[in-house]
Amino acid sequence: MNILVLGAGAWGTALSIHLAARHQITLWTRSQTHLDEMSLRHMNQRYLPGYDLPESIRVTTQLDSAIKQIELILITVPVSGLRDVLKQLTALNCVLPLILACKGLEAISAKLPHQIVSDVYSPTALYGVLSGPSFAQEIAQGLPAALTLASHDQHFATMIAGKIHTTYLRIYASSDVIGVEIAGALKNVIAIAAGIADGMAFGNNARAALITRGLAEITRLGVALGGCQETFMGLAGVGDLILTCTGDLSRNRRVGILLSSGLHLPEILSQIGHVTEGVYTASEAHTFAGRHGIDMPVTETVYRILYEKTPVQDAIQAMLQREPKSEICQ
Ligand SMILES: NC(=O)C1=CN([C@@H]2O[C@H](COP(=O)(O)OP(=O)(O)OC[C@H]3O[C@@H](n4cnc5c(N)ncnc54)[C@H](O)[C@@H]3O)[C@@H](O)[C@H]2O)C=CC1
Ligand SMILES: O=C(CO)COP(=O)(O)O
Repeated sequence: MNILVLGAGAWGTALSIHLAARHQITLWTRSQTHLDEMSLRHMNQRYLPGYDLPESIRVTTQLDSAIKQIELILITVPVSGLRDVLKQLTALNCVLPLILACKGLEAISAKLPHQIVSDVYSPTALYGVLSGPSFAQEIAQGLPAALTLASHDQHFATMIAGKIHTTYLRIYASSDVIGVEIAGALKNVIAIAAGIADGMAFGNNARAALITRGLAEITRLGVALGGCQETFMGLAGVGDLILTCTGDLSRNRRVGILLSSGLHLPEILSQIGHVTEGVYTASEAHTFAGRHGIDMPVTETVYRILYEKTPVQDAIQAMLQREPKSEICQ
């Protein structure tokens, strides 16, 4: 297939490297300087240093000429850039099928990626969402991984899954777009909490508790929004949650570690230098949970630390001092 990857960050670059073995890949960046650097070094030094770009990958800044001959568009910009990129495609009368690979809720609107597609892209276009446990660096190295590809159109999900499936990147088709998107967005918030706990040296028990109770609150939110309970026990759910809460490559977990060391958010974000979707998703999930009466204590604690400047110790004390709860199905 001719695939256009929109967004030359860590994830777009890693997926381009993986897909280039089977497909013709065009990688789009919005920045001419970034394009020049990548062309010179055959590497994305800024976002994914250390991994050569295969010669067959064409890198461009020209969206209008890039969409010619393309059969599928893979979107790997952060959620904050998704609406803008889709509007640019719409302005070019593009109705090509999309795969959304970003994980988060849009700031202010609290919309999921597929809802942004519904707002500004062709209503007849097919789309799917790709999510699951996948650090860009490991995908670029060709290490084994397994992801979920969800679409409301089951034939499309299965067809695309088949096209991008390889022995080393197994793709499982799903029909639960909402569940997969909610799981992918909210695990980033719980990873910030896990990073805080690890930074405070709270130990393995605390991390396991956060992952488990984090999964419970993600599931509550996801099911309330129409996601399937089973999705949260799958790759896009508990799979990605475990990875992001325990893996040292996670940028969201790193936000938590740095918060626990006393650094302020602006300093942390500039130190990390990549998008950390959990920071924005925490705010939107807090508003949504409050409005709909969904109990999300871990998300709420992260929100207080990030947005109400509650000292980390105080926010954690407040979470731990909550009334005892029951673990049975709520
Ligand atoms: N890095 C990873 O391991 C994975 C990331 N993701 C998700 O993929 C999305 C992108 O993440 P990364 O590539 O890691 O981020 P990154 O911070 O490494 O790169 C983001 C890229 O998007 C570009 N960009 C930002 N806003 C844009 C806009 N409005 N228009 C055009 N380009 C824009 C930036 O210039 C940069 O090239 C996020 O939603 C993330 O959660 C998903 C799975 C794995
Ligand atoms: O989504 C990811 C892994 O599946 C990447 O997580 P971070 O954005 O926290 O690095």
